[in-house]
Amino acid sequence: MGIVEKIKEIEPQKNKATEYHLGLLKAKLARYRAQLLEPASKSGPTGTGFDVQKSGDARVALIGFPSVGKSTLLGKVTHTASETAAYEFTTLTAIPGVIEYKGARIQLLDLPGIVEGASQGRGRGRQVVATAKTADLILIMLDATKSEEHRRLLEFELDAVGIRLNKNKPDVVFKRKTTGGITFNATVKLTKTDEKTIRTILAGYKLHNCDIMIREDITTDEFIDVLIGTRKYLPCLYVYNKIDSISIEQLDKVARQPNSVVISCEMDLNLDYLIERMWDELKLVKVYTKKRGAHPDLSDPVCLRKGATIEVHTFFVAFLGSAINADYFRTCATASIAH
Ligand SMILES: Nc1nc2c(ncn2[C@@H]2O[C@H](COP(=O)(O)OP(=O)(O)OP(=O)(O)O)[C@@H](O)[C@H]2O)c(=O)[nH]1
Ligand SMILES: [K+]
Ligand SMILES: [Mg+2]
Repeated sequence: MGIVEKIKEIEPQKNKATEYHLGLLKAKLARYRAQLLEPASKSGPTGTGFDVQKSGDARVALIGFPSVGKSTLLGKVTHTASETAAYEFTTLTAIPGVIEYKGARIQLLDLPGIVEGASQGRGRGRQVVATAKTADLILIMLDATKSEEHRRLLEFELDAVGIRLNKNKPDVVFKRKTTGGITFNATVKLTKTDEKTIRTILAGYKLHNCDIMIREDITTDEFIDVLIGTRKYLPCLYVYNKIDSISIEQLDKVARQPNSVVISCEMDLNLDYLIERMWDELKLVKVYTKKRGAHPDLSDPVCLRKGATIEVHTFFVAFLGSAINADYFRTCATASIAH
């Protein structure tokens, strides 16, 4: 039986299951989905993304249904042109452009439109969602004149490839060991899952020796995420385009949703604000470098993600106010930022 069939067999069982049994089914499902996304050993669609070199200080991926205006946006905010047209699937590959803002170079990736089932390997969808995983920020682009359902469908497709939007990594310490059995600890009361469920899931994954310390009231799904370990926790903005074609009442409604930005590419509405919000979400900070005895070079800042740790070699310990070369600093910083 193929993996897709196995998943189809489990899905209906989920409705009838008890909370405990449900946890086990979910663990099984997560395992099958993970297998589905592994690159196929034979021919067939692979789980890898488009081969576009990362460049600049951060990467932003445009994800959306066909014809929502992704390529139009790229053309408006970067110097790169990507073909736009009124028909669906105009864009067939990844097209990178660069947004220059406050001294940062942000790579914006225009991608083909995706449809429902993208994560299951339909069309180019799988390649698109795999590319989304390589981004530092996701823009879910929506057509403001179309159904609200699209937002949930896109979230579902990204979730299926292990992308968690606007969520923090669960506060769980999980350490594999070779002997010693399972040590289970929770520092908070667990109301959405329990030790028995977790132990059974561990057995399902043949994990008989590990340390677990749970420091947050997590769900069973979040625990599975920790076990699988390859989840990506990414910020996301929901960009509603074509607001030139909706009523003020509709506009008011979409603009009030969390993490939403409303724009019109055609009428150049709110595009500067969108870039400002992208900058905020990316948490970029500028670092100015200076040479001994000279004023800092304000024209050439190094951009870093907030929270990035910089390994400053002992050689550079006194770098504040001492001689430092911007390019060297950039190399050190880039090498030590964990994505
Ligand atoms: N009314 C209106 N139309 C727009 C706006 N932005 C883009 N369009 C139109 O929407 C259509 C699709 O635009 P594209 O940029 O090709 O859309 P896309 O999302 O890249 O589409 P695919 O590459 O096929 O996935 C074109 O006819 C655009 O002119 C807008 O702000 N308002
Ligand atoms: K199009
Ligand atoms: Mg396009």
